[in-house]
Amino acid sequence: MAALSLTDLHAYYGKAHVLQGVSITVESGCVVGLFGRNGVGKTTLLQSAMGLGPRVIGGIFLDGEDFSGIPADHRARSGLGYMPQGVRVFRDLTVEENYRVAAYSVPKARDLDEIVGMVPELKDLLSRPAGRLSGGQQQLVSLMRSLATNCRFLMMDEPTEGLMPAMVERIAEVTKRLASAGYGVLLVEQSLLLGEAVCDRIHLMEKGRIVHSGRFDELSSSGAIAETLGLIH
Ligand SMILES: Nc1ncnc2c1ncn2[C@@H]1O[C@H](COP(=O)(O)OP(=O)(O)OP(=O)(O)O)[C@@H](O)[C@H]1O
Repeated sequence: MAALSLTDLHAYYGKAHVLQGVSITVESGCVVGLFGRNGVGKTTLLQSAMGLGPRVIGGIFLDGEDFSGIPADHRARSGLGYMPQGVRVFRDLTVEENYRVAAYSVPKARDLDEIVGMVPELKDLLSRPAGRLSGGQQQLVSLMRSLATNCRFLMMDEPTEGLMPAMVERIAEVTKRLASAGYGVLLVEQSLLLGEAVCDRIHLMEKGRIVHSGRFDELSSSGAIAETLGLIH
């Protein structure tokens, strides 16, 4: 069964028609990437699925449960996780305390040991203040906070923004591990490196519409990625 299914989504900020009929399906255990230039509506799509942000028309289903009109906190409790753009950690708290704050926000949190099993990079960081970690390590803490809410589907908005290539590779490994553990992942990215490394399928977006869909290698060799992202001069 499809984990996340977005059907014919339209989103409006006032009169601005920002999403114009977007449909995306992500199965459990799969990573689907969404790429496009700045301002085409990628973040708006994730926020719309989460029930944050603009006025939305269209279908939003998680494992068949209809989320249309359902508040964001209910969506989160029902298993939809969202890692917003930019690192969101409590800088003065330790990594473990960051986990606890997220865990207290839901009735049934995922066990810390289970999360460390999936993201072993966290093990040696637990007692360190989150604010003193590198950008990539903070991104893992941000991921830990999302996993603490016991989601089974994760939407990630540019998790590699500002990271060195070596750290992008670590994020790629972690994302693949999540998919192997059965998570569905919808990934908004600028990093083609990450897209190529982890995505089973990608969608290319222009002005609120999906203009190409397929495997990364197919859309790369056809020139669709370069054309949509403006990489051709
Ligand atoms: N809160 C808001 N109010 C009004 N317009 C908004 C709001 N947020 C975004 N927009 C507009 O909606 C459009 C899509 O923005 P969005 O942030 O979804 O794009 P994006 O593809 O995620 O871009 P980026 O890669 O820069 O994050 C843009 O034209 C943006 O200016």
